[in-house]
Amino acid sequence: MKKVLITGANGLLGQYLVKLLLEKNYVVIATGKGDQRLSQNESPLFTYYDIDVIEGFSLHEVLKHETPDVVVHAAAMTQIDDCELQPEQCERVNVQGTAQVLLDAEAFCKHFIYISTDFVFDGVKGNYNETDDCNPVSFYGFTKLQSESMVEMSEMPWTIVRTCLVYGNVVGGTRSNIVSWVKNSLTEGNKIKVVSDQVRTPTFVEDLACGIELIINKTAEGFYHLAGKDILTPYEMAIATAEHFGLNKDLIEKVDASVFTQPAKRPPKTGLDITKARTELGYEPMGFSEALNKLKI
Ligand SMILES: NC(=O)C1=CN([C@@H]2O[C@H](COP(=O)(O)OP(=O)(O)OC[C@H]3O[C@@H](n4cnc5c(N)ncnc54)[C@H](OP(=O)(O)O)[C@@H]3O)[C@@H](O)[C@H]2O)C=CC1
Ligand SMILES: Cc1cn([C@H]2C[C@H](O)[C@@H](COP(=O)(O)OP(=O)(O)O[C@H]3O[C@@H](C)C(=O)[C@@H](O)[C@H]3O)O2)c(=O)[nH]c1=O
Repeated sequence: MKKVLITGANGLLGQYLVKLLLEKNYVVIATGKGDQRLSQNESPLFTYYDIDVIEGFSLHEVLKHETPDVVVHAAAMTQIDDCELQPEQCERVNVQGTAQVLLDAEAFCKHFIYISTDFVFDGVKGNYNETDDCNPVSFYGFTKLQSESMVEMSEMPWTIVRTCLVYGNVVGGTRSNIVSWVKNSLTEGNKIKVVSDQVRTPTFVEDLACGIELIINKTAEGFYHLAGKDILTPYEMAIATAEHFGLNKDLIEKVDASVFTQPAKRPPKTGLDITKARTELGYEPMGFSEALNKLKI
């Protein structure tokens, strides 16, 4: 089986990708910043290294020692508002970090997979496919696009995966997501304001991990959009989450951008067209309601 090194393995995607790859008998080299927070650490196929991607030397040494077949670069600064407010740190992690990981991957591995975002688009057209023009409206989106450009210029086999509003069970200290945030807020009886003028194709983290495994397995190169199949507003997601968990929908206030502001601008209407992934990879994600059934009650 292929040996896969993952950066950002302590994150939401990282944890589920590690789990899936181990279930499929890949050899997994998980890397993350600080101590590992994964629950699969007993497997003989699993190794963990504490690696900060902006400290190039340790990653270089690990890649040289492990020579994995594939590197999945998922580590990033992902809090969009923090990226806007701390642009230098965001640039260090999201751009310089990617440059470092890519450079080392070019020397020691055969296939580089970069995890990118719908936020490379401006959110005017919506339902974006892999060849649509990019025009980010946030600093985070700008750094992810800069990294995409570096990866595209690489002479090694590469894949750029764009995904959108990832959700799933919060495990091992991963960041909150739309479903966990709505569920926890309503469970605690807190009122929330949720926008109805943004459009997304929310992505169940287990579907995303499956799509990436297909790419690894088939050595599929180029751009792929891996997202959910339903086009929803955050307000619709919140209502569906409340109904699914039997929580009080009256705590959810429908708002728009004139009421709900965040430090970083969000693209209003994204959503990713997954036709290419369906056709070429056999990627078939769950619907939002179906995925809610797989979440912890
Ligand atoms: N979540 C989403 O909705 C979407 C995510 N993406 C992309 O998917 C990828 C995975 O994101 P996701 O798992 O959801 O987000 P998380 O924030 O859960 O995971 C990102 C991980 O990167 C780690 N990290 C941050 N800085 C460094 C660093 N300097 N060195 C090493 N690791 C670092 C974080 O560590 P720590 O946990 O210790 O902070 C975290 O574990 C990212 O590239 C993101 O841009 C794309 C579209 C949507
Ligand atoms: C906190 C909050 C969010 N929302 C909405 C806005 C947004 O569409 C959705 C999720 O909000 P967040 O601020 O958590 O997520 P946000 O930072 O917008 O999510 C992004 O994360 C990065 C990593 C990506 O790459 C993108 O694909 C995207 O999913 O919920 C509200 O309506 N009210 C609120 O109080």
